[in-house]
Amino acid sequence: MAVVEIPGSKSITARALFLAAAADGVTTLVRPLRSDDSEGFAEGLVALGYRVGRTPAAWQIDGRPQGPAATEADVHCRDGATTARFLPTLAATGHGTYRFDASPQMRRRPLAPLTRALRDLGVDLRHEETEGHHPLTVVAAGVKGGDVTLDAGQSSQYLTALLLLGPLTRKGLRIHVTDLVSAPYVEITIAMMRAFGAEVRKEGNVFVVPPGGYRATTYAVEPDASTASYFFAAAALTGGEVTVPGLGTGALQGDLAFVDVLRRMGARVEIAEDRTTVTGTGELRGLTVNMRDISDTMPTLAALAPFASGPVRIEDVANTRVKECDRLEACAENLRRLGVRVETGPDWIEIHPCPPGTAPAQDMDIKSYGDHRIVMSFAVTGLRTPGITFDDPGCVRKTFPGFHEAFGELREVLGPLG
Ligand SMILES: O=C(O)C1=C[C@@H](OP(=O)(O)O)[C@@H](O)[C@H](O)C1
Ligand SMILES: C=C(OP(=O)(O)O)C(=O)O
Repeated sequence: MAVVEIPGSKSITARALFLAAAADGVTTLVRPLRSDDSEGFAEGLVALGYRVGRTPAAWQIDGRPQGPAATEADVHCRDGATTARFLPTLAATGHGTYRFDASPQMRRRPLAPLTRALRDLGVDLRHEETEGHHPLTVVAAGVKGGDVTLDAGQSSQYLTALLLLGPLTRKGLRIHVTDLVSAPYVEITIAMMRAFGAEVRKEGNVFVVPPGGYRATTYAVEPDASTASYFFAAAALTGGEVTVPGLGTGALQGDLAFVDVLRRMGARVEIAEDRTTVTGTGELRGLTVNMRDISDTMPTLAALAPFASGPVRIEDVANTRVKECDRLEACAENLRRLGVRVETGPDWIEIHPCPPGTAPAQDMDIKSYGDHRIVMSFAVTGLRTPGITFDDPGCVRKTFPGFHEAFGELREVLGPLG
C-alpha cells in the first residue's frame, strides 16, 4: 500500500493568487503549488506591482483592491493558460498600460471569447499580432461592469476570469453564458470567491456577480486531483493500492471523479472525508465515457486503456485539442507508436485492447509535444511496458517538477511488475 502526498492544485493556487491580489488585506496561502505555472502566476503578479512573499510552506500576498501598483508592466505568462487568461483580466481593474506575452505554446492557444467580452465591457485591449491571441496590451482604467455575453464552449477559463472580475467592477456583472465546458472548474471558482467574501448567483444561464470586492483570508490549497489521477491509475493497472490524503468527499476539484471511471473499469474505490484510496483488482474493463467535465484526465485514461479487456471510447473532449498540444492526436500517435490500434474523431478517441509492447512496436520514445500530461500519462503505460522513454521528460515542470521522482518511488512500493 502506498500513501502519496500530491502537490497543491494548480487551479486552486491560480485562483487564490488572483483573489488574494484583489482582496482588502494580507492573504496567507498554505501549501500552494510550487511549479512553473504557479511560479509564473506569482511572478506575473510581482511584475504588476503586487507584493508576494514566498516561503516553502506558505505564500503571503498583499492585496490591492484598487488594482496593480505598477502603471506599466511587461508580464510573461509562460505556458500557463490560467495566467494568460486571468492576469490580463485582473490588470483591467487598474490604471496603467500592461503588456502580456506567453510561450510559443501558449501564444497558439485561444482567448478570443474572453478578450471580446472584456472589450464589450469597455476594456481597451489590443492584440499585437493575431486577434484573440497573445501578445496583447491592456490599457486599463477600471471596469464599469454590466451585462455581457460569453461563449465558454472552448474553455471554462474565460468564464472563471469574468466571474473573478465581477466583484471588482463598479456595477457588478451579469454574464450570459451560451455554452460551457469543464463546468466543475466554474464551481471551484464560485466556492473560492465565497471563501474570499464575494457572492455569485446563477439565474438559468446567467451568472450574477454583485460588486463589493474580496476580503483577505488564510487559504489552504488542496492537493491537485488531476495530478493524483496518474497515481490512482497506477494502482488500478498494477493491482496495488494508492491512498491520496487531502482529497476526500469535500474536495473542490471535479477531476477527483476520475476515480469513478476507474471504479467502472473494475477498481475498488473508497472516498473518505479526508482521503481517497484506489485498489486494483486485476480487472480492467473497457467502457464508453463522457469526459467533458474532467478532460484533463483524458490522457490518463487513454494511456491506461490498452490494458483494458475491451475497447475504451472517450467522448465529448473536443477542447483537449486546444490544450498544451492537440491531446487527442498526441495520445493517438503515441499509442500507435507502441503498436496499439486507435481511432479518433472531432471530439472522441477509441482505443482497442493490446498491451503496449506486445505488438511489434516501432518506437518506444514517447513524443511529449511539450505537454506535461502526455508525459505523466505515458509514465502509467510505462509501468507495464518496458523500454518506454520520453523525448522531453522535463516538461512535467508545468504542474509537478518532482513527478518522476515521486512516480519512481511509487513504482518501488508497488513492486516488480509486468
Ligand atoms: O480553470 C482552470 O483552472 C482549468 C480549467 C480547465 O480548462 P478548460 O476550461 O479550458 O477546459 C482545465 O483543463 C485546466 O487545466 C485548468
Ligand atoms: C490544460 C491544462 O492547463 P492550462 O489550460 O491551465 O494551461 C492542464 O494543466 O492540463
